Amino acid sequence: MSLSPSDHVRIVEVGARDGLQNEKTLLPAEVKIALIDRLSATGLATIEATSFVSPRWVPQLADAAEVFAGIRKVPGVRYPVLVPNLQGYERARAVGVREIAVFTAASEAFNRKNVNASIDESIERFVPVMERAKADGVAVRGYVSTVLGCPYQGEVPVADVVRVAERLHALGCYEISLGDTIGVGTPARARAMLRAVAQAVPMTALAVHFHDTYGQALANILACLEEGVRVVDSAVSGTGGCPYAKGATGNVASEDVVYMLHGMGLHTGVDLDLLVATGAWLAAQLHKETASRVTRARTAA
Ligand SMILES: CC(=O)SCCNC(=O)CCNC(=O)[C@H](O)C(C)(C)COP(=O)(O)OP(=O)(O)OC[C@H]1O[C@@H](n2cnc3c(N)ncnc32)[C@H](O)[C@@H]1OP(=O)(O)O
Ligand SMILES: CC(=O)CC(=O)O
Repeated sequence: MSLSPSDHVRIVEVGARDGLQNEKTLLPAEVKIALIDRLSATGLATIEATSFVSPRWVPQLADAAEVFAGIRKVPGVRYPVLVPNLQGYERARAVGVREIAVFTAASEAFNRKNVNASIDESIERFVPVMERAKADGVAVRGYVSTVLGCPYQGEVPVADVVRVAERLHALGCYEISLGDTIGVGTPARARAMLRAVAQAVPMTALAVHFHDTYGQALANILACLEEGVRVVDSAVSGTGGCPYAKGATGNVASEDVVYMLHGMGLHTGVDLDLLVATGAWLAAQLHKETASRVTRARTAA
């Protein structure tokens, strides 16, 4: 599908969840709340807020309930959270969550390390979650991780990605995000993978999620936009990585994605200046240099 200048691309900001989940320095809940409130002011329409996973597995997000309860919910902005099982769903609902994301992988080896279950077992856990979500009017997004490579199994056949994405869609996920968890993809492979999945799940129900380990993320996003996808996950300041994916580094930086999209004449509804200020602020909180090239360029003395 060709890109037209009037096209809108929805950014799913994952910095407060994927961005922070691998940070060793525990950030106080107030800082996470301030981060999300700042992001809400930028015009982003979807901000993944946190994760109701086991606090033993991801200590950084043990304060999920406090963070979710503390953020200012801007009308029109969606604040999904990650949920691995019914226990997570109940914790999320107790603080008023209205959208969740379930997650599994295309690689058995990675899924075992990440959620201590096979792909089939993890999907079985989603069945009661989906039933409850449907009854409660809660929207559910789905993630498929390791779509372009696995740190434990290596190659991941495209057919496995298609099969898992199709199952999540059939289960009732309104959108499936295809995750290059360890950032090994290149544009031709990303395009071929997306094209194959779009044979089984409508392109309008697909999103892409690239980590930038090998510096390919923006090129991969461009290839996928040309293929027809219009939803892109990214993390402010290029934070992120999965603690159970050896070698994974940060997500593509939201500032860099928005800069590219606006430069192409595409619409995001995001104020780049506010996003850059938020990215610089987050980097200061983490005592790190930002991974966003745009924020570095804009904030250089
Ligand atoms: C690519 C990505 O970025 S994906 C996101 C990053 N990765 C993650 O977040 C990993 C998340 N993984 C997990 O949380 C875990 O693997 C789980 C919960 C899915 C499964 O872990 P298991 O240890 O097999 O869970 P199990 O069901 O046996 O429960 C073990 C303990 O965890 C607790 N637990 C299970 N689920 C949850 C939950 N959602 N929230 C809080 N506690 C939980 C149980 O109560 C139990 O506690 P206890 O030992 O005090 O009785
Ligand atoms: C769940 C995710 O965060 C997606 C991924 O990186 O595989």
